[in-house]
Amino acid sequence: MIEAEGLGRTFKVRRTVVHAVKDLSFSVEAGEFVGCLGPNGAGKSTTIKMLTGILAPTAGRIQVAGLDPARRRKALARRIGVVFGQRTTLWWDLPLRDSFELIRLLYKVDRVRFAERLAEMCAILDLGGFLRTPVRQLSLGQRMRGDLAAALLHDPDLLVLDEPTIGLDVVSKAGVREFLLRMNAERGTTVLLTTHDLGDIEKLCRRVLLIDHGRLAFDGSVAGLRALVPGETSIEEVVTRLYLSSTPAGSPRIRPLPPADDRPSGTA
Ligand SMILES: Nc1ncnc2c1ncn2[C@@H]1O[C@H](COP(=O)(O)OP(=O)(O)OP(=O)(O)O)[C@@H](O)[C@H]1O
Repeated sequence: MIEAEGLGRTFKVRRTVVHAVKDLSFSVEAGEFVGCLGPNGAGKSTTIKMLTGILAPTAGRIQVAGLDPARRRKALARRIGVVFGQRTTLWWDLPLRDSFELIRLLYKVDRVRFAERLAEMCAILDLGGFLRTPVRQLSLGQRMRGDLAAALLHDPDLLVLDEPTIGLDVVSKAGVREFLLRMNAERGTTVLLTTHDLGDIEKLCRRVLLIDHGRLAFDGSVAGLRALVPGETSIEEVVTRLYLSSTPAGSPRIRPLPPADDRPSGTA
């Protein structure tokens, strides 16, 4: 479903070049549920933007559903759904239902299929009570449910989520997580998400990609991630220690640490 090889992206900021993503290679098979972790500024959103065709890579190559995202944005849009937790793709002043109808027209979804899909989304995400409410009047949790439905109305093969649970209360978070698990299990939708919420990682992801300074620092299971910091059982503590061990760009990246007992005091 996703093939990234030597992927890189630089930005020119005045006279300096920022390497947001550097020589990143990974692949994701159809049906996987993959979480992408990394400290602030690690390059996660830039990676997502390259996956979805919003940004073109400056090095390497990427294929999503067999397409080059930056060159085949329109064709790719039919195959993927995207949710940015910090932004909405819905029309701010329109009732939620009208946003969905616009999406139907944009994606040219057949009316009957659309009605079935919308009914299914309304039932699972409990949208019925606010379909006629303008998006600007929705709570964050309601808006996120609307965004998730909007991303899935055209029944994409791949769902890409950038911090989908940011700002949600525990109950809303649980609802979103349950929904994502259901889409993955029942429909076989491949899911790739970035998050700073380790609950998302533990409860959802069978596989974790850890990005550090734009590079892949770890690719494996949550158990494998824990094993990078021997002796630590809390995932928060494991990830904190890994982030603290991250060194400035150009030096060795996040790496396995010795057991806590062997570490000199004061060492992260
Ligand atoms: N449009 C841009 N212009 C210049 N620099 C950028 C741009 N977008 C991202 N960057 C830089 O690229 C690096 C990676 O940013 P990115 O947003 O991908 O990180 P992130 O892992 O998503 O971070 P966070 O967890 O804080 O959202 C950062 O140093 C950032 O400042």
